[in-house]
Amino acid sequence: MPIDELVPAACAQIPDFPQEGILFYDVTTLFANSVAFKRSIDELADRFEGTYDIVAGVEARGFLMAAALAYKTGKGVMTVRKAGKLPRETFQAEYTLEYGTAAIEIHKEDIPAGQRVLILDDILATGGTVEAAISLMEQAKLEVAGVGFLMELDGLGGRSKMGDHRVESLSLTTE
Ligand SMILES: O=P(O)(O)OC[C@H]1O[C@H](OP(=O)(O)OP(=O)(O)O)[C@H](O)[C@@H]1O
Ligand SMILES: Nc1ncnc2[nH]cnc12
Repeated sequence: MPIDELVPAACAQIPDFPQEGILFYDVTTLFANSVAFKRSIDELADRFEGTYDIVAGVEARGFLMAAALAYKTGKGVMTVRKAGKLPRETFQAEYTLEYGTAAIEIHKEDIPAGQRVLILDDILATGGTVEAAISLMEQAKLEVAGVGFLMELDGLGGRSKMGDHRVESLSLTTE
């Protein structure tokens, strides 16, 4: 099965979660599926081969993807965390989601300026989360090598918030 069909087929779809009107794509079923998980990580590794020095995962689901890809390609992982979790000085960016508002953070000065960062998250919806993650990388003077997703929800305008950055989504799904 092609990857753009495998990814949505491997995700459970839950109507009206976490609130009415949202069709929630649950990637935990994809992560638990050894074939779909491996094919997804291998595909992202192929698409971004040779373009980055470190992989950033956005809490929480992006962590699993970033760890797997970084391990496969011999890179380190940067954790982009929800606000209030990191113990040292941070850069912070706020954003709005399909279902609420939030803020994310990275530690200051952990990664040398100029490193090329590949940002991974499971879903591109409104784009607010990864737009904020990109702003964190800019605050830290890191270069965004690209952004990678398992799924892009079409019609929510997320891609327009990615600026000129390279965006790779393994599948495109209509909400
Ligand atoms: O493109 P956006 O509209 O910003 O939405 C996408 C984000 O929403 C989900 O995370 P969520 O904030 O639900 O957190 P979780 O991964 O910790 O469950 C998803 O994992 C993405 O990070
Ligand atoms: N519809 C959706 N399903 C899963 N995660 C999401 N994050 C934002 N929108 C989402």
